[in-house]
Amino acid sequence: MTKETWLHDLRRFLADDHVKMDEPLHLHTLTRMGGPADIFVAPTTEDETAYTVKYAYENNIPLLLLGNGSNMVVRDGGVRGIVLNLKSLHTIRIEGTTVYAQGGANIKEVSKAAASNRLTGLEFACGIPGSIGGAMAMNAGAYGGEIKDVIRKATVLTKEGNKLELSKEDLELGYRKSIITKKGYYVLSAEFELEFGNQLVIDAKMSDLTMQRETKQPLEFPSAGSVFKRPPGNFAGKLIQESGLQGKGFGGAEVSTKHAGFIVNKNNATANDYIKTIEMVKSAVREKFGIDLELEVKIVGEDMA
Ligand SMILES: NC(=O)C1=CN([C@@H]2O[C@H](COP(=O)(O)OP(=O)(O)OC[C@H]3O[C@@H](n4cnc5c(N)ncnc54)[C@H](OP(=O)(O)O)[C@@H]3O)[C@@H](O)[C@H]2O)C=CC1
Ligand SMILES: C=C(O[C@H]1[C@H](O)[C@@H](CO)O[C@H](OP(=O)(O)OP(=O)(O)OC[C@H]2O[C@@H](n3ccc(=O)[nH]c3=O)[C@H](O)[C@@H]2O)[C@@H]1NC(C)=O)C(=O)O
Repeated sequence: MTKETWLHDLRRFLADDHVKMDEPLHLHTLTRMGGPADIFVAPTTEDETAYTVKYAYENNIPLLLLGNGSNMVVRDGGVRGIVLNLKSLHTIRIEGTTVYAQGGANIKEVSKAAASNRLTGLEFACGIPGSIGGAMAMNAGAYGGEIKDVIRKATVLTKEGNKLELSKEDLELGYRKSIITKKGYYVLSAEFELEFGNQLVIDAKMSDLTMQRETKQPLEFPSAGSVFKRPPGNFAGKLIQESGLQGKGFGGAEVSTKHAGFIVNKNNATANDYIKTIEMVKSAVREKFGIDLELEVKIVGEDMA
């Protein structure tokens, strides 16, 4: 089967403008890097999403899920197969202390919506650039809070395209991991249980966390956030800084001078520049500290031919 056939088949069920061929992925990743996807699907309904997942499964076509592209490094040759982007599944609904959000909703928006309904519990997420699905998959956390603290349940699709409801316990949330990544599920929606709080306290916490993030993280440049996980009992940024790597890199990619745990796309970096910089950091930290840094970002796709 060719990508032209996939395009034609998918457009029999999905709206034409929800399925594109050779879509450049640098338009959909926060590093602003990455080559084209053979087929790029942006469904607006859960039915279109399930159809795409089933189609890929039944025809043995590789399927890559892309949320907000905040944690993904796409190689310069792009991605073969189908890239499924849930950004247009972004409904947020609040009833009492329950917050419902679809998988493609931006977690920052969900955090803001909760706060403006006087709900406390999701303030930690006010600056996280990922989607609800990405955040669930990785049990996203920042400033002492994590998804695990507030999640009630999630609805997912299995690899075969069947719907499944998972309770908090079923989700097996740990540091940057969950059953979702383990089994390759796709998050359609999630429900959070929050509490009513004091509006002034909620707003003050959100402002404080936003200020801390803006002061400490290089948000002025495109990046994939923290490139490495925290090694047990340590911090990647600290080890990288102490290895003297800040300001170093390849091409347009550079270890941030503001926060060494970030590699920024400072000047039209290619994914190749970014990945070479990651490798340089890994080997320098291994040499100096004997610690193998584990990637938090996901590197996908193929090198340029
Ligand atoms: N704490 C912070 O400051 C920051 C945190 N992050 C976190 O990184 C994560 C990235 O989110 P996002 O930008 O949307 O993800 P990306 O688009 O970068 O995708 C990365 C991976 O997340 C998984 N994913 C994304 N959407 C879904 C979904 N609907 N269902 C299941 N898995 C999904 C997929 O992994 P797979 O298919 O392998 O399961 C995907 O390959 C979030 O947890 C975000 O909070 C990112 C930057 C900063
Ligand atoms: C940005 C991300 O998430 C971030 C999240 O925003 C922040 C804030 O809570 O805490 C984590 O960063 P982090 O582990 O680097 O935490 P920070 O609080 O920034 O730094 C930890 C420690 O390292 C030190 N540090 C940091 C950067 C640096 O250049 N040098 C240095 O010495 C800091 O002084 C601090 O003592 C998350 N990253 C991981 C891998 O857990 C992301 O996941 O992409």
